[in-house]
Amino acid sequence: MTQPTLGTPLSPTATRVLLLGSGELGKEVVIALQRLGCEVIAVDRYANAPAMQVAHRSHVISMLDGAALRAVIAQEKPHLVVPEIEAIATDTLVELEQEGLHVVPTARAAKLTMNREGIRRLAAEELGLATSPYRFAETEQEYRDAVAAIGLPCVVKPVMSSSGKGQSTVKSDADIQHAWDYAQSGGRAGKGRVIVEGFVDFDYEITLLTVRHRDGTSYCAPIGHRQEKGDYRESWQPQPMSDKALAEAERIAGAVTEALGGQGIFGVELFVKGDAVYFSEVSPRPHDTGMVTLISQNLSEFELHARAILGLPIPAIRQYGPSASAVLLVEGDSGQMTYGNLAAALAEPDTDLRLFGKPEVRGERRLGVGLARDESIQAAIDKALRVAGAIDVTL
Ligand SMILES: Nc1ncnc2c1ncn2[C@@H]1O[C@H](COP(=O)(O)OP(=O)(O)OP(=O)(O)O)[C@@H](O)[C@H]1O
Ligand SMILES: NCC(=O)N[C@@H]1O[C@H](COP(=O)([O-])[O-])[C@@H](O)[C@H]1O
Ligand SMILES: [Mg+2]
Repeated sequence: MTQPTLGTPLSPTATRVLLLGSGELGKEVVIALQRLGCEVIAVDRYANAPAMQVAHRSHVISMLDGAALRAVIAQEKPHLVVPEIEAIATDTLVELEQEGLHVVPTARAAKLTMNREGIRRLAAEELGLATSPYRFAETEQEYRDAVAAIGLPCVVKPVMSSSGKGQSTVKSDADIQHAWDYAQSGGRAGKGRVIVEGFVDFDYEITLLTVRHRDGTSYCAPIGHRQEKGDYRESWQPQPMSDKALAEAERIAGAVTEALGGQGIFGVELFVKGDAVYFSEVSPRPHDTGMVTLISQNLSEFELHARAILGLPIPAIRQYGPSASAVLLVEGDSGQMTYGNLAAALAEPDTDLRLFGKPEVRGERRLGVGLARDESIQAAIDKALRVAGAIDVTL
């Protein structure tokens, strides 16, 4: 097998990696890549994004603009292009890949997962995996027909959105209009198509971090999480599961990630009821609920991603026992936040904190994450909540 080589940053031998998206997840990927001596270029739609603050340089462009994307890639000539969010001109990535660009994990994976329709049809219709019942709708009438066909309760989401943006659960007829209006206004790429999914009454949900690397596929211990309004609040690892459910979760994650191909980490989102496992969606990149691995593993999901995409080995992933993350979610309007009471936040043993350094908050935004390990999952969650909860954010 080939031996990867890495160059000297900012010299002609540099191994250049360009990130498309520069949020909190990208920031940790940049740090992991920098530690291995890569030259990193961060791109996002706004200046001073978290990953830009730790990259060698950055560019501000609309990543949904194919021409702008092509121009920045032509200018930087990266060896690797690493999508960090869904909302990217993925057709341009597919073209550039055909011209020889290396897109992580593959341009097709970025394209299929950018749109819920692409990944859902692949998983349910091509791979035959169990999912919620679903229908897609383009117009309000199609949407109403879809809700009638799926039945209540159901979950409505823009086909292009993440972190719960534009997502709502329709519990009664009275919610139908609002869910449509919200999906039309809340999607990241504007108005349009929605997915209507039957509500899965799961016992718990997990993210199964799956890493495809030079020597095969490895699975992290399952991560449990709690979501509110389609966005995660706490995550923990390991989520206790029956052997049968875990085996099924790994089988599904193996099948989906193999179909997407390439190398890198994937966050496979699954719903579990008894021993039955349903595929929900997958991120072909680090996952927000996977931030718990910053304290729970010898190699975090970000380090695993960096190793995998650089062609480096991952001989073992060590899990350190019950661990949790809790988000620091802030609501308001400011471009000069301060973070106080930090000594109290980090007073307990086996805790840690990430403050993302986001330049502003307009409405609700995740600005940090509390991390903890303890004797039990519940104790770790409670401790992570104390870390995040102690922080005094002044807007
Ligand atoms: N069909 C469903 N049945 C029950 N709960 C659901 C369903 N779809 C979504 N949810 C709940 O909403 C959460 C967010 O949904 P989903 O992952 O599809 O949204 P998202 O916007 O892609 O979020 P992210 O980008 O954070 O992954 C899920 O983790 C789950 O808790
Ligand atoms: N669920 C997806 C997710 O967590 N993505 C992470 O959030 C950032 C956007 O944050 P912002 O909306 O605060 O700019 C993204 O760049 C990524 O790091
Ligand atoms: Mg999700």
